[in-house]
Amino acid sequence: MAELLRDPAKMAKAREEAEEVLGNVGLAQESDILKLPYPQAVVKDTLRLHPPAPLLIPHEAEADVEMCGFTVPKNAQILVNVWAMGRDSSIWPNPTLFSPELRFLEKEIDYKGRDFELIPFRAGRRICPGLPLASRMVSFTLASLVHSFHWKLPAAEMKPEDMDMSEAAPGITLHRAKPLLAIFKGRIGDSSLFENSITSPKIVEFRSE
Ligand code: HEM
Repeated sequence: MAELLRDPAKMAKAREEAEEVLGNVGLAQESDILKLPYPQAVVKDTLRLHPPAPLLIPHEAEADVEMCGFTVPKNAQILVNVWAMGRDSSIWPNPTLFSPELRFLEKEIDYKGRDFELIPFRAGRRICPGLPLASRMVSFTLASLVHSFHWKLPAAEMKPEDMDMSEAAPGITLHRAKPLLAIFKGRIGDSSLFENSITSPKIVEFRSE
């Protein structure tokens, strides 16, 4: 949501796709997500730039291992810096640019453990068992939010270019240093579902604690 609010053209693209596929009445259903490639691409680029577990979970080498000319000694603690991998310009041109359309739309690359440049859930035996659920739910929630509501920044307080995108990782997970503030207003046909937001736009605070 923060990356979309920072780039109104991308927010509009997500909304237009949802409107085209789902129409203007009713709520998005979980099965609709397969018809909505843009939110899926947005989630991929978000997990590249802002992986929730930036160093994954520490593991330990059971034996000495030779890897790419290095020896990883037995009992060494292994941290995989997926945050840095997502910002490596030898893998991702212009890495700090959030660009779901250029990087992921109509591309095969995925985070399911086969493309090692994008492994926010890890890969292999200890890959996150919640991946299928997270993959569907995050894209579905995002698609529902942009389909059901108009979103904007509290104009008096900030402009897209002034948004503070700094991050904090006090523990194993990474989140925004400051909560995201946004104003929403219901936009789809069935106003009874969104009575409060239809009559008066509300500010919502996305907290990651
Ligand atoms: C965007 C959402 C999520 C991300 C990015 C994520 C990422 C991760 C990562 C990086 C690991 C550690 C893998 C390792 O380094 O060993 C992990 C482990 C785990 N995740 Fe997730 N996860 C997400 C959502 C979920 C959900 C929704 C569930 C459960 C419903 C879940 C359940 C677990 C469990 C149980 C483990 C521990 C597996 C083990 O002991 O090997 N995760 N996840």
